[in-house]
Amino acid sequence: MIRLEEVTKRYRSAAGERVALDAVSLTVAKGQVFGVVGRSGAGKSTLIRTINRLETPDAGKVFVGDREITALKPADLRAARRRIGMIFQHFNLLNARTIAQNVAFPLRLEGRPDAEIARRTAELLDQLGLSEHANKFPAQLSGGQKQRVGIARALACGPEVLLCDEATSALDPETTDEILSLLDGLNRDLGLTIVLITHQMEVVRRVCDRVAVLKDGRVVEEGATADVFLHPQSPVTRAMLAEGEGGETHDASAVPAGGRLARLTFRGAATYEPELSRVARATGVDYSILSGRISRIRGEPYGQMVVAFTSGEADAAIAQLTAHGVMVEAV
Ligand SMILES: Nc1ncnc2c1ncn2[C@@H]1O[C@H](COP(=O)(O)OP(=O)(O)OP(=O)(O)O)[C@@H](O)[C@H]1O
Repeated sequence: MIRLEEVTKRYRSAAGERVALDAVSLTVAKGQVFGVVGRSGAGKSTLIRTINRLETPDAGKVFVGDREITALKPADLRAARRRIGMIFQHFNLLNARTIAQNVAFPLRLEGRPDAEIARRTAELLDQLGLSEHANKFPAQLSGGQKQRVGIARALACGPEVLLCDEATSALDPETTDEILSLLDGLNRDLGLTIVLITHQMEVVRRVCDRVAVLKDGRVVEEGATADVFLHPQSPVTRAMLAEGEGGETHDASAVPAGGRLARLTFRGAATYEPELSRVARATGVDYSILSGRISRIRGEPYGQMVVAFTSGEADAAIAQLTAHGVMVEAV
């Protein structure tokens, strides 16, 4: 659906040249929610803005569907952009226009007939729970409501792709949750392909099927969200996970003397099985739990814990856990 091939973008200023994207290649399948995470300055905004050519790469190609966005003439680019909705951290609403006029704006730009604009606008306001605010101005709405207006406007022309540029970064946790549920629903119900950039791993955990981690303009890690969260490979991914609630921390001073440490990962239905106690009974090992959490990654349950096997046949216990589908790693 979306393909970036060796995309490079440099910014030149009085201070010199800065490579914001360095030969980035990515593929986003139709119907996927794809997250791009990274620290400030990693190149996330630049990357997402190359998809609708708000930024033109210095090298490389960008495809959306069967169109090469990087090769389009201005008129064709305008047409292609109607199929690519975008929402922003600070909403970018027209403050002097009403909510209904904001939502209708892209339809007017397209020159749709008045009756169709009125019908489609009413439908979108209803879908996003905004009907009662139709005649208000953006300043009269909360952040979450403003973002819903942004989403309604982005959906007006029936896009295939929705680009979300830090769409929840200006919102409180509860409102973030509400907007993420909305995006999740749009993806599941309409099959909308979504690319979102964020510096919050929690956003990725909630809604993304896949994630790419950017550092200094390069993709340093990419994979299914569950794989990246449960088995992060790059130092920056590990550090970002450790800072969020996805982080695993155990107090090294609490490790029992002679204890053998292992990280156990349970996925899917196995998360709720009493596998560890069964294996302990069968093999006679004792264990201490040093850290643990059960959560969900895009709806799929998982559990991860660090245990110290303190006595008994740890090897036999590990072999049995592995045979029952628990992933065991030495820590
Ligand atoms: N218009 C510009 N002119 C010069 N340099 C720029 C411009 N836009 C971005 N940069 C630089 O390019 C690099 C990547 O910026 P970008 O905004 O894409 O990163 P980001 O990961 O989105 O960061 P943030 O989370 O802080 O927005 C940074 O070093 C930034 O300073």
